[in-house]
Amino acid sequence: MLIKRPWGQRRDYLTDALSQLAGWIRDGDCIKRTLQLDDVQHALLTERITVAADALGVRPQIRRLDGRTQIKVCHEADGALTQAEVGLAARIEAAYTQLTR
Ligand SMILES: C[C@H](O)[C@H](O)[C@H]1CNC2=NC(N)=NC(=O)C2=N1
Repeated sequence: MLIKRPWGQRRDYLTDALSQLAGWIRDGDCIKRTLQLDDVQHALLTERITVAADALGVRPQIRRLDGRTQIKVCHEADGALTQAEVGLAARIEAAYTQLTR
């Protein structure tokens, strides 16, 4: 059951959640992250992200640029970030930590 939050509170929720996600930057209504990965790690991470993204119904934009992996997560419809986007970012962080520790 989705808890109906007044806008102000919801916005705070997202700000709090994002403050836990070190390295993620807000870009308008999206959040983005750049990761230092080699090609093998990039392929593994992309695979894991895809599984999580499908489960959450979120479609991240992933690209490879100058040996770095860039990820951008936006909300499909009206732009407002939801728990799904923030949840995917957290899953991406967990996968990144597993791959690089
Ligand atoms: C067209 C699309 O917005 C771009 O290719 C996306 C892909 N993922 C991205 N990820 C990050 N971190 N920064 C970007 O500017 C970015 N751009």
